[in-house]
Order: sequence, then C-alpha cells, then structure tokens
Amino acid sequence: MVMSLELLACAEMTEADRRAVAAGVSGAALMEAAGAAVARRARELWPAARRILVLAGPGANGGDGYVAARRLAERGLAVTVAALVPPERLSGDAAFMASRWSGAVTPIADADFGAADVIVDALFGAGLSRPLEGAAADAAERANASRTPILAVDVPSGLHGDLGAPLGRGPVVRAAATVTFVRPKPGHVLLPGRTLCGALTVADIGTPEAVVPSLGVATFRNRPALWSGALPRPATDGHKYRRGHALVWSGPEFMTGAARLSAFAAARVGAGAVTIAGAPAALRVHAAHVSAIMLAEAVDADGLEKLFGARRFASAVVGPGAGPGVEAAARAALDGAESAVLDADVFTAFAGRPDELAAAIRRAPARPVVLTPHEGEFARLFPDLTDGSKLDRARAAASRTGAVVALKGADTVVAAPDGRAAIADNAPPTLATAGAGDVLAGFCAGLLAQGMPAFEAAAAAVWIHGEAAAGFGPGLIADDLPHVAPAVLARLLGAPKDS
Ligand SMILES: NC(=O)C1=CN([C@@H]2O[C@H](COP(=O)(O)OP(=O)(O)OC[C@H]3O[C@@H](n4cnc5c(N)ncnc54)[C@H](O)[C@@H]3O)[C@@H](O)[C@H]2O)[C@@H](O)CC1
Ligand SMILES: Nc1ncnc2c1ncn2[C@@H]1O[C@H](COP(=O)(O)OP(=O)(O)O)[C@@H](O)[C@H]1O
Ligand SMILES: [K+]
Repeated sequence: MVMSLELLACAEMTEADRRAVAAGVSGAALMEAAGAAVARRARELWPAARRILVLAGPGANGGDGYVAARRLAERGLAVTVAALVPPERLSGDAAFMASRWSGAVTPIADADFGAADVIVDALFGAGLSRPLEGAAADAAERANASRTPILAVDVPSGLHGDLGAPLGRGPVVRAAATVTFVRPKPGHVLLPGRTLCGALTVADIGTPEAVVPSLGVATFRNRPALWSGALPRPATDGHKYRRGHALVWSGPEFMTGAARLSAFAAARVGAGAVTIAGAPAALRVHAAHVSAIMLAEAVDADGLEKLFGARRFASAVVGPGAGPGVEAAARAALDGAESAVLDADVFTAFAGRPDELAAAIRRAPARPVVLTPHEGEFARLFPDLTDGSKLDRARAAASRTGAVVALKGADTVVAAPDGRAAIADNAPPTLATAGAGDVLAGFCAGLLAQGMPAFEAAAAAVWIHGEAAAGFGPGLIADDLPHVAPAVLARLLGAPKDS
C-alpha cells in the first residue's frame, strides 16, 4: 500500500501514466497490476464472498474490471461481467483485457445486482467527463439500491476525481471501499467524495518511482510530514519574547469569550507571550479569567496602532468576537504586526470587497497573513468564487489576496498564494462546536508568532485542531481544545531524549 502526501489531479494521473509508459512500463502491465490489486482487495475485505458482479465501463476503468474479473475467477469465484458496452467496442488495453476474459458477459441492463455477494464498480474512473446518464446511471442506482457491498475501482463511478462530487446532477456509486492507484486524488479526500469512497487504499501498480516527483504536484493531504520540519521547537537559550508575542484583539465586554479562546490557543501552541488588547470594560471581564495572558488597553484601532508602535508583536489575531471597528482593527494589525490571522467578523466587514482586503494585505507582501473563513464567510467575502471544487476556490482566494487561506469545514483546505494546498481529513464532527474556529485562529497565530511560515503554520494548526478534537472525544467544547493541544504537540515533537 502506498502512503504518501501527494494528491494527483486526474490530469496529473494521466500524465503519470504517460510518463510511466515512456519509461518503459507498458499500459497493459499497469492495467494488469491495477486489476490485480482490485481482486486482492476484494478477497481481503470479503473472504467469504463467492459471487462477484463486475460492472465494466467503456474505457480503461472497465479494462481494470476485466482484469479483476479474470483474477477472481482464477481463484474459483463465480464472476459475471456486466458490460456497459459490448467488449468488441472497447479499444486499446481495455480491449486486450476483455479478450483475455473468457467468462460470462451480460449486458448491464440484464444484470442481477441482488444475486452478487460483492459488486466491483469499474464503470468510470478518472475519465468521467459528463454526468452519468442512461444505462450507466441506472446501473449506479441499481448497485446502490441492491445493498450489496461495492468495491470501486479508482473512484466510485459518477464521482469526479478532482471535485470530490458528482458532475452535475448525475448519480454516483456509494462504495464500501475504493482501490485507487499510484496516489489518491483530491476527490478521495474532499467531501462528499471521501464518504462515497468508503475505505480507501492506494495500490502501487509499478509506476517508476521518479514519475510522481517529476510532476511538480502541489496538492497534498494535510499530514505532519508536510510541515513537521517547520514546527517550532523552543531553543535552549530562548526567552519568552523570542518564542513570539501574540496579540489578540478583543471585542466589547459581552463578546470577550472568542478572544480568550484564541489567546489560550496561541499560548498553548507555544507563543512565548500573549496579550489581549481591547477596551477597559472588556479587559475587566478578561481579568476575571486569565492569569498568564496579559491585558493591554486599546479602545479602538488608533489605540491598537499605538500598541503596535510601542512594541513588537510577532502575530496578531483580529476577528473572533470582534464587533464594531473590526475593519480598522484588521487594517491596524496588517500594518503593525509581523504576521496576522484574520477571522470571523473581518470577513463580514469586508463582504464583497475582497480586493480592498487584498490591497491591505499586499501593502507588505512579505508579511505572513492567514485568513480562516468557513464556507458562509467565504461566500460573503468572495461572492464570485463559486466555481470548481473547494480546493479550486481556496486556491483562487489565496492567489487573489496574497494570503494563506484556510477554508474550514470537515475537509478544511489550506491554500497558499504560490499554489500549494493541503486538504485535511482528520477532523471529527464533534469539532463543529461554537468557538472552535476562534481556537483555530489562535493556533495559527501561536505558530506564526514562533516564526513558522504561513502555509505550514495554517496546515499544522488545522491538523492539531482536528487531532485535539479527536483525542478528546465526545462532549468536546471549544474551551477544551487548547488544553488537549499539548498532548498532540508532545506526539509531534517527540518525547524529550533520555540522558
Ligand atoms: N492512472 C493510472 O495509472 C492507471 C489508470 N487505469 C485506469 O484508467 C482509468 C481511466 O481510464 P479512461 O481515461 O479510459 O477513463 P474511464 O474508463 O473512466 O472512462 C472513459 C470513457 O468513458 C467516456 N465517458 C466519460 N464519462 C461518461 C459518461 N458519463 N457516460 C458515458 N461515457 C462517459 C469517455 O468519453 C471515455 O470514452 C482510471 O480510472 C483507472 O481505473 C489503469 O488501467 C491502470 C493505470
Ligand atoms: N462536520 C465537521 N467535521 C469536522 N470539523 C468541522 C465540522 N464542521 C466544522 N468543523 C470545524 O470546526 C471549526 C468551526 O469553526 P467556525 O465555523 O469558525 O465556528 P466558530 O465561529 O463557532 O468558532 C472549524 O475549524 C471547522 O473546520
Ligand atoms: K469506478
């Protein structure tokens, strides 16, 4: 099984295939290995299954299906191929593999979906170019309705490998498991694709090792290997300000909780010092709750500017529970702090004016800035960025603003202006709890304060956030997240060395 970070878009997958063939591996050998991996996985998952129905489509995905059919029949299983197009209409390697299948072939309309123990879905893979319709749509719907477990080849048919969603309004197969090849695609990780795939495995099909690195892939699964090298480690001779001083802008007295969540999060993830800045009435509320966190008076954005003028802040968070004056406070942070995390109310304040926010960000292009909108805030800020996948939209927003964008949700995408992007799949649904976003903004700011580059900091913050929630389990509230983050960090940083 392949364990790796890269996610290959369908076009990159096709190119990987082409380069593998150019390097001397035949297309038929790739297809044979792909079909064999599918057959292996079917036997591993359903060792007691005896009757297999293979749904074979018109392209190479169908070719993989014919290989799997042959391999399973060789093991003594009763295999029927239900063909979307007659085998004689196939071409290339798929035609060759169909010619090597000597078992039963039935037109798909006549197939008995309920009579199988397992259905292998080899209708369409990376070549899906329009929504399923006609006989293919019927087959997908009948397969789903049969309640027979489905093993999808490459992707569940109807699911687009880049989008993580069906094309248009077409139906999509709901698989119990999916075997893909070489590397996963974004659509295996983005929702709803991740759910539709069931248990995903990635098979090595003999693609030469140099091929994937030669593609210049910029989309990754959000895993520690992507950013752990940049994770801050306290220096032996460090002091608190060298570890980074983070500032959190507080809203008025009845909205202070969000800022406190961000502040605790920044501190727990390792910022050396954290200050909450706000109006005196708000600070009085904070004072009743905090000890290690410092408080500084800033009645409005002018006050905030003075604070930035008076001392160095390695990062600032503006947005959580910010209330009125948030736009000016965001502008002050973008001008005065060494890095900034903009969240929540900032996106409402700049609704429909992303270019003004971008201009404020680009006044200092080298300053790391992270934006952390959820889908609703994203739609408010970028009403015209509606096309493509969540990955495409986050990338477009990053390139437009010059900031790293963490587009939140169960499949949070972190995208950098240079085109890199990471998709998270580790957040449990218990993270959907009020204030969790404020904590995420604080984690980002705490890592930025310690000098971690913005893309890595945002990706690490998102991953740590998800792990912390998963580790806590049921009953999670946002206040718990900063407290469980140290256990996640301990795992990441490794136990201290013994003497
Ligand atoms: N990537 C790799 O390294 C390898 C890929 N292989 C397989 O090759 C597949 C891709 O093969 P193809 O590019 O032939 O693509 P597919 O087999 O997914 O299907 C492509 C064919 O279906 C047609 N088509 C697309 N959408 C349709 C729709 N909704 N209704 C009717 N017809 C439709 C296309 O015009 C094309 O003729 C992968 O998914 C994988 O299963 C393997 O054979 C081996 C190696
Ligand atoms: N279904 C879900 N599964 C996993 N994580 C989720 C889910 N829904 C939301 N989240 C995460 O929870 C956090 C919620 O943040 P946000 O919407 O800003 O809430 P709040 O404003 O209350 O803090 C985000 O990090 C988001 O990615
Ligand atoms: K498929």
